[in-house]
Amino acid sequence: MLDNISSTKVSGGWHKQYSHQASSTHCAMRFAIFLPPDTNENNKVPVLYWLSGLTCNDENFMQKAGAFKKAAELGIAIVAPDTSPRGDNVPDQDSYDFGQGAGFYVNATQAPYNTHYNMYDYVVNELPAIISEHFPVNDKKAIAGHSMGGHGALMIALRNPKNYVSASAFSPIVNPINCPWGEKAFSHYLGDDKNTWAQYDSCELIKHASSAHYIPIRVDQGEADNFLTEQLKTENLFNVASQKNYPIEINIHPGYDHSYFFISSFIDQHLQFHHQHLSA
Ligand SMILES: N[C@@H](CCC(=O)N[C@@H](CS)C(=O)NCC(=O)O)C(=O)O
Repeated sequence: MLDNISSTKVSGGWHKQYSHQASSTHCAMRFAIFLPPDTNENNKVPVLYWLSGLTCNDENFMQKAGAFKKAAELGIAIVAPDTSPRGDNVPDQDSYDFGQGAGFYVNATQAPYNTHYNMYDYVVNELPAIISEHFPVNDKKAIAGHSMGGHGALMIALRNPKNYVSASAFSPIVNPINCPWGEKAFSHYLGDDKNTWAQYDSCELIKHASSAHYIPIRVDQGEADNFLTEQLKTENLFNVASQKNYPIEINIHPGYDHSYFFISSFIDQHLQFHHQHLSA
């Protein structure tokens, strides 16, 4: 059952928020959906899933990215889940980069996180099933995200290339097994065995990808992003993609930082990129 929290008309379509009891994360989860104008059973639309970054919930992208006009024009629904399980019973830590608001889109294997922190299953399986049951969408899906959500979008698309026609990311954490944010999150959620970490690392997944399952990927990165050198490591993605001839377009933008100002500057291009594949 879905509880409707809000419905707001925007760009001729609707922005709506919902809450529901999730079986993968064993807690109430909130998500937001944008439905473009004239979406109905006779006019089903494709869906772009958007995964947000550290500290975010379903609202940051919807309020700050400025995506609605273009998505309305192109006829694309956008679904933005929360970034972690939440609630009083959900284990947390007093830090912005771990725990609630920082689920890293993995299935945790370690206590006390393994009951609730199953964002991989939630995003890959549970949420798409809910969206197709309750909304007039077709079976075409693309996935995008920012920072931790950029890691989520690339990693999920690389592991499930048949589910998504295309993937894109702003400022993604491309090699979480080799950066402080990823090392902290993966050691708590997944334990010490680094072999299990690799299945959630985009660079590692590309290293082992078979060209029969390549999908088109676009990445945009601000050169003035404070997290670029220590956390994001776009260069590692460039190197591994070049070695494997993986079809990734990487655009570096002088002057732009890590914020939603950057995302809002290039979101139209990402929507256009996905539209090309969603409507093929
Ligand atoms: N200094 C930031 C670090 C976290 C951060 O930059 N979060 C990014 C994603 S990694 C974000 O989207 N923040 C929320 C926003 O800008 O709306 C904070 O504490 O919020």
